[in-house]
Amino acid sequence: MTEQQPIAVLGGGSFGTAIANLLAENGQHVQLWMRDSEQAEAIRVNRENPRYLKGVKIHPGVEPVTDLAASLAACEMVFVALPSNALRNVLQPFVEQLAGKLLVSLTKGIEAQSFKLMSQILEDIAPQARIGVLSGPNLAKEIAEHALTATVIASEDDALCQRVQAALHGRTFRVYASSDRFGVELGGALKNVYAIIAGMAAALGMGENTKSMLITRALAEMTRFAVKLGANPMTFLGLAGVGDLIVTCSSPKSRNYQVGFALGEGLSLEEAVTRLGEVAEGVNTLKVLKAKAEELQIYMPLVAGLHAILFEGRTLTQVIELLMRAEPKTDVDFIPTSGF
Ligand SMILES: NC(=O)C1=CN([C@@H]2O[C@H](COP(=O)(O)OP(=O)(O)OC[C@H]3O[C@@H](n4cnc5c(N)ncnc54)[C@H](OP(=O)(O)O)[C@@H]3O)[C@@H](O)[C@H]2O)C=CC1
Ligand SMILES: O=C(CO)COP(=O)(O)O
Repeated sequence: MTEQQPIAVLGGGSFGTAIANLLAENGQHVQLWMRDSEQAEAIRVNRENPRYLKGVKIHPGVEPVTDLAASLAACEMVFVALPSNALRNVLQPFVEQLAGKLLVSLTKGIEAQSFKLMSQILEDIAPQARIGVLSGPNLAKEIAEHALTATVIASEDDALCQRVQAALHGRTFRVYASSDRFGVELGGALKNVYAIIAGMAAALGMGENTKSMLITRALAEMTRFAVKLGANPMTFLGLAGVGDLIVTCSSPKSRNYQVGFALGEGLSLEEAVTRLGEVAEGVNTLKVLKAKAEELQIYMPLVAGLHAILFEGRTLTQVIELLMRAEPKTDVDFIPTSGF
């Protein structure tokens, strides 16, 4: 079923553009909002977004736009693919227009001062809106190239999940539903930190055993954290948990992995982020996660180790030594045996 009204996608970066294309391929008219009018005009004329998705043709059903108020007035369903540090400021002025809309966050980050996830910010700004989160192992470039892909739409609002499934589900893109919005969203935000570590390990030529240990212990850490905050640990066994962790920790296409790889090659954090020139949410997430883990006294040695390297002047060798010498632990100690 195609939506009668256009659908808005906010953010003309790699993920917004990839999702806009999918929606248009499914017969939807999409308004892809971006702040840069030159970029919008170039996409309109050339049907390509070379800065963020080089070589990918933009579907004729995608209309690049720059008037956010007009788009919000025209569209009931709105996908938000803005960086986490921009989302609140971009949407705050449109409180009234957002009432009653279906707002779906695609953004995988945590707000610095408040520790709020993006859908919680959407709730703050637009308490009258219907809110969901889309997350999963979803590298934008692969989606745009029609690699077979699955994702999760998570919301307490079943009807919203069904609307999003109807709009996005397609020949190369499967959309699963979940009612655990918090767990799905937390999984997407947390895994970015571990992708930085995985990229570093790859640059240092570490072996497959190391890679597997890192991913598995990362899953333990993020699940332990999420359970403490009240999420359902089972969500972390799904696409938005371990699924996204695997892809982001394994793929040189992940920007967080690329930042880690550059650090492993000896670049400073600033050099690594500048070389990337795109969003790597894991850097900011690391800072807020380390503080929160300390506040709640949650054991997160990988987060503490990466933080020590990036912000406390420790060397990688020192941190690896500390991690490997730490007191032995029980393997699966992060899923409570009752209560879920
Ligand atoms: N890329 C991916 O594979 C995936 C990304 N995500 C998530 O999606 C979110 C967006 O990432 P992605 O599309 O990849 O990012 P990109 O780096 O590819 O693009 C960022 C986009 O956001 C725009 N932007 C930045 N700041 C502002 C602002 N203050 N106001 C308006 N627009 C702004 C940029 O515009 P400009 O060019 O004008 O600076 C650009 O269009 C992130 O949270 C990411 O984790 C989720 C799944 C997959
Ligand atoms: O979230 C992603 C894949 O699911 C994209 O990861 P990066 O932001 O590291 O590219």
